Amino acid sequence: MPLTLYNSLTRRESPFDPIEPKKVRMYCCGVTVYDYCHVGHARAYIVWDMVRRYLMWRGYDVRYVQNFTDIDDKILDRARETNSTMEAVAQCFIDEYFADMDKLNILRADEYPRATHTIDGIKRLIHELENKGYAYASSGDVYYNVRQFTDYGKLSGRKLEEMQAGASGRLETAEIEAQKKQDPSDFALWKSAKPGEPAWDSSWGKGRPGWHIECSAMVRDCLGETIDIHCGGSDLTFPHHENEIAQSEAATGKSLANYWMHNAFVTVNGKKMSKSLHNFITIRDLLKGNWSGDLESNPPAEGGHGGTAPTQEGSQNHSDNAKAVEPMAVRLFVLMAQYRSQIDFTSEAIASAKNGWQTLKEGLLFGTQHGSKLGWDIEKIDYLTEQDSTLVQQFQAAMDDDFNTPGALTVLFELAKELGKEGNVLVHQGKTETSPQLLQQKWVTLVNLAGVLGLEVQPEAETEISVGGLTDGEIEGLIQQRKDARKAKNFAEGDRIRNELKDNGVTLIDQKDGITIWHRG
Ligand SMILES: Nc1ncnc2c1ncn2[C@@H]1O[C@H](COP(=O)(O)OP(=O)(O)OP(=O)(O)O)[C@@H](O)[C@H]1O
Ligand SMILES: [Zn+2]
Repeated sequence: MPLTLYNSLTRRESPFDPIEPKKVRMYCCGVTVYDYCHVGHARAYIVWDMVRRYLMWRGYDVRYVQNFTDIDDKILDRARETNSTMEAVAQCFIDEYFADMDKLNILRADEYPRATHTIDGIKRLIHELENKGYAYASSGDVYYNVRQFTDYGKLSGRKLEEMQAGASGRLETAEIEAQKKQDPSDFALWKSAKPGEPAWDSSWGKGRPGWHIECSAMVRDCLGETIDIHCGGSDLTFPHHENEIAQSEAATGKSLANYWMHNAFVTVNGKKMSKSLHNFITIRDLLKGNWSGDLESNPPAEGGHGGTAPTQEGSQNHSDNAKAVEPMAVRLFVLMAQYRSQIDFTSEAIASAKNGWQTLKEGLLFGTQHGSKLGWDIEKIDYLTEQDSTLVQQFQAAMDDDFNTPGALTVLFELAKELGKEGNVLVHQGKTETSPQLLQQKWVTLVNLAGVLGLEVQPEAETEISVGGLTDGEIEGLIQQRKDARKAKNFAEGDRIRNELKDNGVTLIDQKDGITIWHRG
């Protein structure tokens, strides 16, 4: 069965057919670096990392490029507020981006072009557009003439007549700019220098590039004129991606990308999690437990909004270990939904992801915890061949269906639960119900398929926290206390302990022989 994916351009699912066999050229719009990343950003980059990893697992040689927008009014504002420079603010938040995304096990891109490093390519492209009649200079600015590009609106489905004045970009609301445009829908390719702002020489005078042109230039410089997949959040469809298409396709006469893919939002009470709405939580605050489930009525402290100085280390609030979330639980929170479905950020959704990760983690650790007792030689396992092919096919069928990660996770949970149960039986009864050989095959399958989704057990030191569930020893201790309480006919205490374990995602099974076995989930 071929891999099929939803193409925003055609508005339907179609088989994936790359330009060059077994090669994929993929471009993802990156962050504007003026603040810490929030959970919405985490979703976007976890989703594209999952797509990239899956394509690699399917045998494609993927070249993945993601930019940093390092010149923008928001960065300049932040530099002014903090008495810093645009370069320093951008570099600071590029470093912080990597710190957060590395924790979430997001593979580094093959290339990270930056707007300020692409000025020559940007100017070249604008000149081409000018020569071809798609761009015009106006008092030091250069604008794209959208009426010249007959396909304008093909991605977003918007008709030019319906577009509002000023809808051409996030920065062009100033009336003075509107007066320089021939049509309200035209958008800036180049903006004349403002006093005190960074500027580059050009034939139109000193100035800086608009936002949309940077991606067109970077795609071309790094990947070529037509690429396989162009992706980003759904808010980028219009105007950003529509404008990228207009710029690139007018210049080259070729399609910019064959497949356009967009991730849905993380929302809070149905609204996009975003800095401007102050309903966000930074990735680092989530990991540290410095967050409230009710962001609408109880927004994070000022520090949680990304800090007032570029050097500030996230929120100043105290961390709450019980609320701390392991990075892999954040990944699971994202992957438990298909990438085109909205995810509402709630304490319940996070709790469910934490529980889910405990179950998966226990399954993933089965081999190292119990393998030698079962006579496995972990060093000699052939991870490629010793898999359960039926389950691998089930996983692949789900993923081939437009990256249906919830479907793929069902396979992982089935395996992890079984391994978790068998691990308990082994601890309590000294042997397992399933043969060690079959268990090895199941474990290898789980480790491999979880790895395709980037779900890996990380060393404790890298996870910020030592909680996220009770350890096996703590669980055994509580079970013993419950046993003692019940022996002393203190059944209320026995029930309390059972409930405490349940709240921590641990289920007890009292067997007829008086032995209590347990499993997570
Ligand atoms: N709440 C969200 N859910 C999913 N993706 C998001 C969310 N917020 C931002 N993104 C995506 O993250 C990527 C980088 O976003 P960008 O740096 O432009 O931030 P932004 O959308 O302006 O965020 P904010 O509105 O919080 O400032 C884009 O692809 C964007 O669509
Ligand atoms: Zn872009």
